[in-house]
Amino acid sequence: MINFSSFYQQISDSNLQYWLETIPALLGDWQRAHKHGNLPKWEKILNKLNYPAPDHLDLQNNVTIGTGNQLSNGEKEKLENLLQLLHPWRKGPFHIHGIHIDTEWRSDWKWDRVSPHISPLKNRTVLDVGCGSGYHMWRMLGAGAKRVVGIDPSTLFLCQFEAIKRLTDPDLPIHLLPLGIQELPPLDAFDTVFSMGVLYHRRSPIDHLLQLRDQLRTGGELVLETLVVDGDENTVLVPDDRYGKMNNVWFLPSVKALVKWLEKCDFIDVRCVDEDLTSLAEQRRTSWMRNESLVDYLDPNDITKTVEGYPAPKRATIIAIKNEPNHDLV
Ligand SMILES: Nc1ncnc2c1ncn2[C@@H]1O[C@H](C[S@+](CC[C@H]([NH3+])C(=O)[O-])CC(=O)[O-])[C@@H](O)[C@H]1O
Repeated sequence: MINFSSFYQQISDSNLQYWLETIPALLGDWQRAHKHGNLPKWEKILNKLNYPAPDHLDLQNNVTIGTGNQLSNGEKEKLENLLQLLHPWRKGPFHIHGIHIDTEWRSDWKWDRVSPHISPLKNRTVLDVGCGSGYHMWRMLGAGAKRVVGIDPSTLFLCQFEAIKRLTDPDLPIHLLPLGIQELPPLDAFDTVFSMGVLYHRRSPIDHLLQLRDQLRTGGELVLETLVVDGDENTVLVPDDRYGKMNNVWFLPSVKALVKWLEKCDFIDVRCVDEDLTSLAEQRRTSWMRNESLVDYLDPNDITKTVEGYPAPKRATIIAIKNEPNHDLV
């Protein structure tokens, strides 16, 4: 069973230690709820990932684990087959012992757009909300973060993350907790909090911003990346039903509206550092993600629109600073 004891041990003398009062009970509930279903099957795969410590690790330029020289061709084939059993792989790419996990998303492109604008992560304690399988968490560690915690409710993403961690070094200060942001007690402790690709999945976007703020220390930095639409500070798209075939999209604000929301939540130095239309090269079907992808979500006669007729996905990255200690905004 995936257990979180090394996380508890590692944070016990850090400023995250207050979580020990609440998180173990939440994760205990999670473990009980997932005793059946897919988790036991995926854990069997994880238990087969017994490989030597890698002879090479690059987390700075990409995520590369091992040169590929440590395993025979047969061993590589076996490892590739095991990793394929954790299909679909959405966020990456990962290079593991010479195996290229060509994921649906070129998440490295997002990192290249975001990372030049943020405060250096060296020695910072970082939270990645909605971290998926953890691709950006590895890059955050590669950028020198002291500790990286990711949260994401998806059990498959947790198992993919655990697979990569077992093939790297299980003692590294990087942890994924299968929780939603709304479950986290306020901590007032992280130096940087990332929320990338999550805001539009939340039914209450202002509460999401406040929950992110609650995790930051005063003066800490929020890195918010989300889908936006063109328009003024009062423009927000609320799709009638689906957006790009997704049934869990609620609010797509303009950049100006988002800046206003952040300022209303008492963030300061709010600035948009990047806007980008998602290209068909960034999100696509591959042999590691064989389901529908962006091309199937867009109007085949006009790729500037989704199949529902809404503007095609455009993403913005906004950076903001927490101004004051936690307090309730009334
Ligand atoms: N309440 C919640 N709390 C935390 N996570 C959640 C919640 N609801 C959904 N998620 C998770 O948020 C992630 C959104 S993907 C972004 C991945 C990465 N950040 C990326 O930027 O590539 C969207 C995208 O592809 O853009 C999924 O992994 C959900 O399980």
